[in-house]
Amino acid sequence: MDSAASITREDILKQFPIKVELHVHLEGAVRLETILDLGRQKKIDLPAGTVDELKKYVCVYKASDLTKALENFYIFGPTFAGYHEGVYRVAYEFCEDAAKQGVRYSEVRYSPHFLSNSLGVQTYAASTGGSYTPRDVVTSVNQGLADGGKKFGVTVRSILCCVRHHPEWSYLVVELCKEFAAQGVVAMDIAGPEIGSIVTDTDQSLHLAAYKKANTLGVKCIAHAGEVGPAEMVRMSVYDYGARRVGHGYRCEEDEELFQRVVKDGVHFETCPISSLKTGGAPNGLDKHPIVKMAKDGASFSINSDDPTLFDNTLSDDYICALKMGLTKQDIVKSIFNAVKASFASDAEKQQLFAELQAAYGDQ
Ligand SMILES: O=c1[nH]cnc2c1ncn2[C@@H]1O[C@H](CO)[C@@H](O)[C@H]1O
Repeated sequence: MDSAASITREDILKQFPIKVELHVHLEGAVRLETILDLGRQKKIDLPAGTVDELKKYVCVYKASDLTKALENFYIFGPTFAGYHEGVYRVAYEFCEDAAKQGVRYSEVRYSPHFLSNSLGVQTYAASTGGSYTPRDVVTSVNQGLADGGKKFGVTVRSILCCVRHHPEWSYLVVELCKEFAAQGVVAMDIAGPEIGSIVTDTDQSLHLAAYKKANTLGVKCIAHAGEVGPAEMVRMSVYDYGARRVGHGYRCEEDEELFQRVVKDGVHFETCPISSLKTGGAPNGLDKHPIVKMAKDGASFSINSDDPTLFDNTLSDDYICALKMGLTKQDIVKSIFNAVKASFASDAEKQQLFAELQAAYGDQ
């Protein structure tokens, strides 16, 4: 195996030809070319007219903080949010890009609210008073993923996100998860700024009530937690919200007892190496990266790209980053098997995926 320092994207595609991705945001996985193209068509003001120039405004290269990084969505979101053709195209192209990374099965997440324009409040759309509702958004994404999945030979399911600073949206997210379960919507998540966004007990209780309802209805629950927020967020997500997977989860390790409990309870960590270096999620660099401890302590984790538009990364780059932390090829193969186990694919799909992984990597 080449040393991690010199390994290329092409090497990764050869060494890890089959991948499974569980944590990637649809709004954060839009081609810059598509942003420019749709921007021209819809006459949306963008700060630059070429891909290289646009990167300077859209991508986060230096370590920043999560809340600041998330603001960039408002720069490029208006090109595709708020109308069927934009949302459909992003979902369709997502499938092609996933297939190019060797992804066979993916669960892509998004906020139906942020992509709508009917709510009278600011979303990513250019207008706030249109007629494209969160329900319409889900229909567009489902069509794009179904058509793209078929065309490019990849299975892509979706996860609907509540948004931390919009607790009033959460209940509809539960309803949409239930309504569209047969069209590939597999779970509910909560995303957005983890620190400072929940200010009142009422906000908190709205999210909690939505998660309780989801659990009652049999909607599977996951949550972003411990990305930049404290270990307590992980405790709350797993044991109060009923999340069986945690997005990021790095800071859980600050509470050793909790971390060991969560590992023992089989909770899966959806890690995003490159993102973690840009959002403040992993401030201590590569050698002391929380994923290293996850691997050492036998936690179930997967490797994911999070927001390729924002971080100018591909999934292969995240695999390279994991190798640079000192993870072995074996650790990474195991993480792909664990991703299948933690996925919301059907049992038959999981068997099929395991068979493909065994053919590529041998028995685990
Ligand atoms: O790394 C992240 N942490 C928390 N929230 C995020 C991250 N990346 C994107 N989003 C937020 O999740 C919403 C639904 O997909 C996105 O619109 C964005 O606001």
